[in-house]
Amino acid sequence: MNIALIIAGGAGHRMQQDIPKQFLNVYDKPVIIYTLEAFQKHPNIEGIEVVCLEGWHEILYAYCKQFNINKLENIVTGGENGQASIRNGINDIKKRHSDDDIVLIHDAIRPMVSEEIISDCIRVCSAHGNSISVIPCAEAMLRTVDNCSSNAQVPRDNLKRTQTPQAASLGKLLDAHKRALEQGITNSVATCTMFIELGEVLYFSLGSEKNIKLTTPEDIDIFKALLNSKRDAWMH
Ligand SMILES: Nc1ccn([C@@H]2O[C@H](COP(=O)(O)OP(=O)(O)OP(=O)(O)O)[C@@H](O)[C@H]2O)c(=O)n1
Ligand SMILES: C[C@](O)(CO)[C@H](O)COP(=O)(O)O
Repeated sequence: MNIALIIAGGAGHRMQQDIPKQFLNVYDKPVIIYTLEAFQKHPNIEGIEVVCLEGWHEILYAYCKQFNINKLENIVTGGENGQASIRNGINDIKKRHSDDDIVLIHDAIRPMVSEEIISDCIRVCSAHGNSISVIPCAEAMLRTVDNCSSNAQVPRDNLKRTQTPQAASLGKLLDAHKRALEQGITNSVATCTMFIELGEVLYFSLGSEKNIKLTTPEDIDIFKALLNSKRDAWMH
């Protein structure tokens, strides 16, 4: 069984809006609903868990009802960082699911995730035990120490840009989070960074430039353009 764990426990400070970015309305639909719909529609996702910011649970339940997100199993509260939020999510998922089930962890604010990306995440995880959605670096990469100059490049073929979804079996995730706490690893932003800190080898799955992470106000303009081009493609 494949379960989506959507993490929406962040406050979205860099978006500089009055409400958290996952609840911003874009063309009359909250960002998080675009994300949830991608997993709702995927034929191989059987359940959805959301880790949500305190105070927004009831609003999210209402949106899920309005937009027919009927794979939703539960909503729990986030923690002080990504690692803590994911830990809260998997500790709740384990009440209903077995260690062998695959959990795909995905940012609530990556609303353009596609069926192909989700399918490849499941495929690679089933083959290798984990999967991390990545894209290549398309630009020359420079290293800096002072943030205003550089005298060194990093070969871009040796670099990958990470996205979500990121997946592993529930049992592996529970064990990794337990080991992380035992080793004093408490502030990892993502599953991939925590796994690397634990010395795990990670396996790459499909990502896309279109699988945009909504971080700053300009990302909303890019998201709208992507939605418009998708709608135009449907109409032709
Ligand atoms: N304590 C946290 C922090 C982040 N997230 C989630 O992790 C994803 C990626 O994080 P990011 O874009 O950094 O979100 P925020 O922390 O909300 O943004 P900011 O750093 O600008 O406040 C988002 O879906 C966010 O809701 C979470 O579940 N719990
Ligand atoms: C998990 C992530 O989306 C992978 O690209 C990213 O690391 C999260 O971003 P943050 O801004 O560091 O929380």
